[in-house]
Amino acid sequence: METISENACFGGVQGVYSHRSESCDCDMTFGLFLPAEAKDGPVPVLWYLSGLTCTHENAMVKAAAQGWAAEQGIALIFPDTSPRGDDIANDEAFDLGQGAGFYVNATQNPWAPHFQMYDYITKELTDLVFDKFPLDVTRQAITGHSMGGHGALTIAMRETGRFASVSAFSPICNPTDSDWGRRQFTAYLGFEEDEWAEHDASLLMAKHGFDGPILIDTGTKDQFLDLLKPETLAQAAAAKRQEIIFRMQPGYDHSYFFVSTFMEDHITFHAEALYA
Ligand SMILES: N[C@@H](CCC(=O)N[C@@H](CS)C(=O)NCC(=O)O)C(=O)O
Repeated sequence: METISENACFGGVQGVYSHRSESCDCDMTFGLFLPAEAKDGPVPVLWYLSGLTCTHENAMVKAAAQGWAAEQGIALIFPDTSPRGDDIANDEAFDLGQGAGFYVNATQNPWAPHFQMYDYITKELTDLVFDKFPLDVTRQAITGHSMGGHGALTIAMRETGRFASVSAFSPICNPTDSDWGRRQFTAYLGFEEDEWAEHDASLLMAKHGFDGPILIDTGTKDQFLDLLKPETLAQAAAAKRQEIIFRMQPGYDHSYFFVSTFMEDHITFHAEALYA
């Protein structure tokens, strides 16, 4: 692992690190915020999964998360959204290929050799950060934005018992029935739609639900509402009688101005679960 940068931030440290990833077969970069409390021992962790076109950097500089995380003594992990490199498959569209890994393990060529983002996040990066930094493996929560909200919800529901809480900002809620999903799942996973269900938050909600609290915020002026389908997840959660706070925020769009506005609520929500 190589340290790219470390900057003092809200009494803690905002670092950027790169490492060779076996699952993605390329170098990967991630951001990690450690609060001051990490000097004295392991701290709880909030994973933040980013959306389409993002690197590790977007949320790190635009989500206004570090100050609230410092107040709660929580670390933040900002992974990248895909493998990257000139010799790695890509697509001209912004919503497929590099910057758009959709948090799945691709089985189809040309994506399969590198696009293994589910394993990268849930196994490889997990092992690395808990090995190298003072993080408490027993206290983890997860959040994300848009494609990253889809990643947070699906990973939380599949990795049973790992996360105390999950939240999402404008998540893609029903990708198997959306143009933000069907095209990408066909490319990464193939035409067998049964394989897609394990990566659809609404279908996972109907099947498993989540054993813990969920918080979801989406803006009423989100320009991608028809692709996100929050109503499908809301219906599935109601049918499951899932513990959930589901909010449509009047006037807000899809941008980081929206994400940063509600970041305090999300970090406070996760802190309650992590310190329960
Ligand atoms: N505006 C983008 C659409 C993609 C988009 O809005 N991406 C969101 C996540 S789905 C994002 O976080 N963009 C990066 C940023 O705002 O910093 C485009 O058309 O290329």
